[in-house]
Amino acid sequence: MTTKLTIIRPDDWHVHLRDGEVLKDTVADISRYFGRAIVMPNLVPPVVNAEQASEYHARIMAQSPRENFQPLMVLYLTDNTTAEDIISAKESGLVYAAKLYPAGATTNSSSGVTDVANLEDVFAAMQSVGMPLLIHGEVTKDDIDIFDREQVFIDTILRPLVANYPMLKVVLEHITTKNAVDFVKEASDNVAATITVHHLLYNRNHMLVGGIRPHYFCLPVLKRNTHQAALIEAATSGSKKFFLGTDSAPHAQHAKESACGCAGSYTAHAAIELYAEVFEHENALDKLEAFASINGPTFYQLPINEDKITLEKVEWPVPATLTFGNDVVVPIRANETIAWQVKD
Ligand SMILES: NC(=O)N[C@@H](CC(=O)O)C(=O)O
Ligand SMILES: [Zn+2]
Ligand SMILES: [Zn+2]
Repeated sequence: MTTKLTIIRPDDWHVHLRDGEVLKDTVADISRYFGRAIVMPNLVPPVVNAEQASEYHARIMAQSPRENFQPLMVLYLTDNTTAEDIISAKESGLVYAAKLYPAGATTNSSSGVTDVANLEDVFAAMQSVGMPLLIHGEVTKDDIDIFDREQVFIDTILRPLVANYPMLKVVLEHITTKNAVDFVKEASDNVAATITVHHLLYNRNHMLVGGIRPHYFCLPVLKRNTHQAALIEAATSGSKKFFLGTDSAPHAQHAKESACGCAGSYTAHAAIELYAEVFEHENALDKLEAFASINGPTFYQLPINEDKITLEKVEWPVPATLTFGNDVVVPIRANETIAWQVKD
């Protein structure tokens, strides 16, 4: 039995650090062992240009306990984003991608894009400067069932988009269905996907059987176990098209445990340790390094980290809550244990 695992330092290709007084807590967790993190721009108001990205970058670095932690900034696309916004973001050297939130699809997406047809110049500019397009892939129409929204997005929006911009690098974020796995596998090498650890560990029964568990509620929502199995197969397959993106998305305990609870699960306190559990369960610990540390930078055409981290099979307890600014957040595995731990 493997009890110790050394891998190249991993990166998180999708995380929400939020802003203000909670930054010290989210940045401490994400920088504990991750080298870099793609930082989602869905603040209120969102990060829509290079100047705002640079200011947000400075606020994050001011809280980073590790000087060599590198936040990779992302622009939030709106109906008003221009090709010039993309070009100056690229020139800033701090912005590594732009994010498409269909308006209304998820937390803080009200300024998102109402119709991708409005962004033809923007996608063309991204394609020509080599800036990846990151996508929250769900349609928002009232008559589309929430469990079908990813699949309908792929068929109606994503397939034509990828066909129209064949050289555009596209990351379908936090995929949740076998349909998404199959789409990404069959697409060109310019199309990849991130997979969260909660979508690998859980399916909708975990959220709904025996009582509703709001800390498992995130978007896209957990699907049935056959989809979970397809995600596990993809993540542990060694395919370079799939890589680690936690989508760690904290909301204060009171905002989750509510009659109308927010979407988002917090995993930044223990992400690589939780992924290690999944890979060990699949007998695929030898594939964890590619998923966590190699496939992401390769897709983004960035260097692979030079140093390493070591995980040990040491069980540790997760507290009931963690400090979240002046509030608390309930992390995934609260009051339970985790089997692996990163050694300092
Ligand atoms: N995943 C979520 O359920 N929530 C994210 C937004 C997102 O990534 O869609 C958040 O910002 O809270
Ligand atoms: Zn999302
Ligand atoms: Zn997210």
